[in-house]
Amino acid sequence: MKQVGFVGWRGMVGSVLMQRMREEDDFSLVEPVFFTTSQKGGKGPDIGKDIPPLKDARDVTELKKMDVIVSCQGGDYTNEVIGKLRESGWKGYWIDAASTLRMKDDAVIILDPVNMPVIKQALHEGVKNYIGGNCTVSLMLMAVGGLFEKNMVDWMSAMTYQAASGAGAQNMRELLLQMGETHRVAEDLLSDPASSILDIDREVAEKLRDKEFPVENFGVPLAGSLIPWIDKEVAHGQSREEWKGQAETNKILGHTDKPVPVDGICVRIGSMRCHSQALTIKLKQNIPLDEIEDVIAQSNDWVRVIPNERERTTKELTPVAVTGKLDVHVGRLRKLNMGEEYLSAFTVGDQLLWGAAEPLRRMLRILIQN
Ligand SMILES: NC(=O)C1=CN([C@@H]2O[C@H](COP(=O)(O)OP(=O)(O)OC[C@H]3O[C@@H](n4cnc5c(N)ncnc54)[C@H](OP(=O)(O)O)[C@@H]3O)[C@@H](O)[C@H]2O)C=CC1
Ligand SMILES: N[C@@H](CC(=O)OP(=O)(O)O)C(=O)O
Repeated sequence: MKQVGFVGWRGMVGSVLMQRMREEDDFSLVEPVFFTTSQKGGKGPDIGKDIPPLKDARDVTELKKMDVIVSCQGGDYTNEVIGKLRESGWKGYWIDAASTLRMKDDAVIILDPVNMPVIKQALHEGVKNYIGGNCTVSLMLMAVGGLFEKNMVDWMSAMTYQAASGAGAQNMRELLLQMGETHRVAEDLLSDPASSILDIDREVAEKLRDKEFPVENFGVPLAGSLIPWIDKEVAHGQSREEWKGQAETNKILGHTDKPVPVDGICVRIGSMRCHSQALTIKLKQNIPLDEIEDVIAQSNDWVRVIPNERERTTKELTPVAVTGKLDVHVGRLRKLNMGEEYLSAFTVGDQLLWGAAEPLRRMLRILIQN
């Protein structure tokens, strides 16, 4: 049995990974060893079998004993450890949720329902670093990757509606705090049916702009608002999250010479853990809508095409409908006024599942079965 080290297992992404591995009985297939950056000697997670006490996640001698290491600890940890580990002669597989190594030549971005041939080729060539993709990119490809695979896409624009979870656990808490504060200030007026909606709105707006409003993590209010910028600026007014759209999509697909242009605006909104995206896709040719729907529906086992009807859309194409599920929903499929080659789509997926933990879990399975 392969010795598999887990780092970052108690964080938000790591906890979802542990949950999925228990559900799929993955722990019966490996000899797991749990690491920590803060609680050496402590107790690891309940995985239904005995495990040794937690080991120090910075101890290269212990890490070196692993055949595979799965890290959900974050980019700083990866930066700190991976170089030392490789320099020590470690030849094991490194599976990581952090973006640090994603675009390196000796790393593959993993999303096996979309790029299994790329992963297989990399394994054959001896690549040792397998990195989960950016959540927005992975969820977009789980939704419409079939169109890319069939070489139907000329270019794509993604306008995103990204959940608080993408910014971290503290941000999810802060969103709820903000919602609570917003409600609290309007509570009395709300309970009076005769109160003016403009009075309620004024109270809420004043609260949102109050210097005491809880914004330590987001920097600004998200509840009752939105934030049209995610991550740092890269260049020319494009954010890093927006830059990843084209860079990671093409790397995942293995398009090295002629990248498909992908760009758009990434926006944080007040949903908990589901990212949504409005896509405009310029097709290479006029393809009938029913054919497009078939290509999408058949591209993997998790994509669900929601008919472009009001009732179905408002019930099934939302974060509320999708949260906590592996299914990735895609709908609002129609040709735009710009012409028959212009397709619109709207997609929603859980960013902690296919957007973070699930590709890592499945990569570990691929390695075990290899
Ligand atoms: N959030 C997201 O949506 C995505 C995140 N990622 C990547 O995954 C990395 C980890 O993200 P995320 O899971 O959000 O990070 P978390 O902040 O939830 O967890 C990271 C680490 O913080 C330590 N920690 C300290 N206090 C606590 C506590 N009270 N509860 C749990 N853990 C605690 C743990 O390490 P220890 O046990 O060693 O103390 C834990 O492994 C990110 O840096 C990013 O690179 C990738 C895709 C999406
Ligand atoms: N940046 C993403 C979350 C994330 O962690 O992305 P990445 O794995 O590319 O750093 C978001 O804010 O929604």
